[in-house]
Amino acid sequence: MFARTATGQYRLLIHTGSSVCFASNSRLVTAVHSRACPTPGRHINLCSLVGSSGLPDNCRRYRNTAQSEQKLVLSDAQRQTIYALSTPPGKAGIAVIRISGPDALRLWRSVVQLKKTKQESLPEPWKFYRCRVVHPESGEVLDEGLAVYFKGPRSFTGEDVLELHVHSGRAVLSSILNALSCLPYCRLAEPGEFTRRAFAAGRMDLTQVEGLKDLINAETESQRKVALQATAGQLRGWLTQLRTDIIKCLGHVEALIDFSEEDIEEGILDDAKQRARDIARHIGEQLSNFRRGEIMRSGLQLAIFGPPNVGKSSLFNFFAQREAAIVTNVPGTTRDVLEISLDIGGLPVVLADTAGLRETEDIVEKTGIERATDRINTADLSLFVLSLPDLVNGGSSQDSISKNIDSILASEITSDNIYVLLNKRDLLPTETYERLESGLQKWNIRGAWAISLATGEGTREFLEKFEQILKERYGLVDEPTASGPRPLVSNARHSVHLETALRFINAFLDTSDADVILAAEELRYAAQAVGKITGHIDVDDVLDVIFRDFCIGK
Ligand SMILES: Nc1nc2c(ncn2[C@@H]2O[C@H](COP(=O)(O)OP(=O)(O)OP(=O)(O)O)[C@@H](O)[C@H]2O)c(=O)[nH]1
Ligand SMILES: [K+]
Ligand SMILES: [Mg+2]
Repeated sequence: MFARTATGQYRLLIHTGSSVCFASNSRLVTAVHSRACPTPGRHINLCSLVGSSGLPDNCRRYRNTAQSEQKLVLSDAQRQTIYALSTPPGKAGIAVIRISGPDALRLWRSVVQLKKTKQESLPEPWKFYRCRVVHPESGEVLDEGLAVYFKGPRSFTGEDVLELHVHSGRAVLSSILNALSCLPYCRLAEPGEFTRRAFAAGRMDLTQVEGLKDLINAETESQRKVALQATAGQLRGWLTQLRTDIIKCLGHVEALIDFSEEDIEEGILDDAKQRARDIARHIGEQLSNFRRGEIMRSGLQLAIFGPPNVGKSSLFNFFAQREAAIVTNVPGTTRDVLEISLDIGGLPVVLADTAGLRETEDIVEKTGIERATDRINTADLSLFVLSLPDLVNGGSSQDSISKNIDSILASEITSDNIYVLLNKRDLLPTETYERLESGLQKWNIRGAWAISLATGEGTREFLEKFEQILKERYGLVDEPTASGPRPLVSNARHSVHLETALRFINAFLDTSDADVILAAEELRYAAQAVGKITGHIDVDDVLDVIFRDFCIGK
């Protein structure tokens, strides 16, 4: 049967007696194309195409491919004992040199001289020993410190691991690393090689490896939280369960293929479809939280916008705590989009200052306004800055103020993602401000903080409230929030595969009950897509990319 999969590719499903094979052999597919012009979903006789030579070489057996997991095969170099400095080089109290591999204990005997215990006895694992670190050839004492032995497989890499805790100084470290390089059975580790071994030993899956990399690179609280969650295996747990559920569902469908219909209980396909609907719902929930997770991990896009001269660049400088943008009393000062990275309440934020929005014939300003509009449209959140004196606009009666605010706000404040900031409060007479303040309650607008960037009035309250809002919206507070629990998926690589899995599950739900073979195929692809996230499937092509950015010693 010639079938079309959810990704739009054509596949050839070959039904031979009770088992089913699957082929994507291009020669065969081309042959089918040119000879038979098959209709997708219709069975065709392959005997004439395959001939006596049987099925093509790369025509895989169809059953159970989803369950088979890819094992990494390590080369000799990958099995060798490795060592590296695991702390940053430089002057400090302590440096840790990590050693991992089959010859770790042999290395211990060559360079670790215990102070109290007899040299010949092997170290007890997971116990610190006071020791001298000596040169393996000359026996010269290079430093004094502590040594610990982690016995594989209960170690970071799953292999025997040693750690030498020595004094962190340039000469000490280079003498010890040089001494280790004299040993023929070990070599300096590549960047990320310890973690790569942990992955190869099954101590971590890919989501934990990525989490660990994020944890090392985390600069804000939110980045630390999502990274730690991944490192601790929460995502791994969820994905493992998801894949098991898909494979269970597949098992039911395969039972339908293997046994004739009268041997099978009724309703088995309906049951599988019900399970698949639940799976699809779970994936959908995580995907809808993805942007929130991505913000916690990679940063929130926050844009400042508003009419000219209201103090947008002054606000930008207030956040930056330096004169990052030009501020003048000339309307239309800012043209380009300016950006700075901030940490607001633990959340990484990319803040953008934009050109004031107004009708203009000036070509430069016009371009600036186009850029501003693009930025505002793509921002996750924006701060709409207005000038209080402009709102009051000469009139001080409650009516005229209301009318002004209504007309300005009505067109802009349609989205949940806009917060209003009213600036230049210092320019209003106190009684006008008080009248305005009571009126502000009735416009149901988010924010509406009245501040003065010139005098600093109200800025502290604004910052505190805004920080709190960000923390609640993006799950930085520990109790569950209105926006739901902390997102599990925060990495684009993961969301892409989850979307693929969801597409295949939906395709499975859409297949007609008569097409069991095709239905099973969709589920198999869904399981494979999930396996790609954890690294059970198609490991090689992503590994290099993921490990490339690790430092040496990790
Ligand atoms: N009195 C007073 N003046 C302010 C306040 N905030 C900003 N200004 C002044 O308002 C003028 C405009 O400020 P900017 O920060 O350049 O305003 P902007 O919105 O970036 O202006 P454009 O980039 O031209 O759209 C400057 O002269 C500021 O010093 C305030 O709170 N009170
Ligand atoms: K200005
Ligand atoms: Mg400006």
